[in-house]
Amino acid sequence: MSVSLQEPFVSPGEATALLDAYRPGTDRFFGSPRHTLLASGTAAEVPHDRRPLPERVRDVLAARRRPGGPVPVVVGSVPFAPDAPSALAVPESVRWAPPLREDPLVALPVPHTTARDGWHVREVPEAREYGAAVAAAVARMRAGEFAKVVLARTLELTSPNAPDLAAVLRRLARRDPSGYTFAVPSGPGRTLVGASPELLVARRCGRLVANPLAGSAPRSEDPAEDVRNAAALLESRKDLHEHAVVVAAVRSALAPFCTRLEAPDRPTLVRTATMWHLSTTVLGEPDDPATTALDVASALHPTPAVCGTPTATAREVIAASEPFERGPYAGMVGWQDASGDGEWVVTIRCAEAEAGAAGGGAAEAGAAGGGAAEAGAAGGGAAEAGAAGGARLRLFAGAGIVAASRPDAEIAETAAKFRTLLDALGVRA
Ligand SMILES: C=C(O[C@@H]1C=C(C(=O)O)C=C[C@H]1O)C(=O)O
Repeated sequence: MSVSLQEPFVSPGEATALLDAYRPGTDRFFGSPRHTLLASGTAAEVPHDRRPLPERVRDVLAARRRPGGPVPVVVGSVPFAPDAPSALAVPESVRWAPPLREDPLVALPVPHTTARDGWHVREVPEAREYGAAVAAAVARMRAGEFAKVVLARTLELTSPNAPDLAAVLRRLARRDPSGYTFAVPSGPGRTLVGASPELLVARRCGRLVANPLAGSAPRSEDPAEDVRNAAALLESRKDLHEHAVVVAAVRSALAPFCTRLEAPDRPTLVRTATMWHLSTTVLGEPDDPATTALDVASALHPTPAVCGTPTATAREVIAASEPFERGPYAGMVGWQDASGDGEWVVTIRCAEAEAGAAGGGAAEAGAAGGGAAEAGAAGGGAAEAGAAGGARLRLFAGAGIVAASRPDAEIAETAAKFRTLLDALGVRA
């Protein structure tokens, strides 16, 4: 009898080498269940003007195409607000590797190097105020005004010592190697870092894949309780309703692009290190091969997983209820190449870091793009950005609110969602 052994992993360490090589300020990192991507420098930026974003991206990519050269790629983030500028660029150089989840070295731990207790943490809004906003939204939904809204809150972390964002990224990726991990400049002096479980849309091999999540429960260190939480989530009428609203919206946004659309009737579960989620994979066959990942992502965004239903009412409720700007949170982050293939994920479980006054200049050079290539060539000068002047980090977490929601449960859910970043930072609070 012959025994067939599985092919061994061809290059252990290839994906983690890219993770370890990431330098904040100059680089863009994006890890997914399919690929690991590390991009350096900025060859061209996607301009901010009145044309639709997919058109601007298409033009920038077409202009960078060189006969015989590599297929150009755009990498970066798009904010929640429709009129805010995106932070998308064609990098100077791009390195690809197989996914982190297939790299055996991803299991290596990352020691905590940043000061654990050096953070000052401020809730914006305070949990009590967030609960009041949830209660107010619930009252309006019970009166039939709208169906769903996602309300978020933030933690503002300040420290005289800049966080080691490269180490934060490594911890995020190593804790959830099957998810989507990213670190990209999100504006002058700012870096967006996070680990999202939610694929907005990907185009690969001529097919579209979306993976909306909605309906959540916290993980527990007690295995019996963890299983109970997951089982209860699968049966929760409130969460199944919340999930169905998102899947219906994703299906109807995808439908105009597709000849065929497939989605199972009932959600399954996905888990991260901190959360359980209800999940549905939607597959589509685009009728026009010229449809790019970003064409579809732009039509989908914002789904009711981060905004609500109807979208316009939910946007108004969010603007009136949240005492902060969402910035890149609840937008999308990812990449797309000149063929139209790409992966765009929902920007959640993330933080935006801002370098302190003394370190701001270096980070700005990195994020603004113009000087980024130079900083990269000089050996990643911007990697130290913020080290001199301390830093501010804004952590974001939101929860879908429906008529059956309870304020205390939504406070607990957002607190559990903050843990993704707090654990990566080594903050116990
Ligand atoms: C809005 C967030 O997460 C979204 C909301 C979810 C929910 O309400 O159950 C689940 C996953 C995400 O689609 C967030 O993490 O900030």
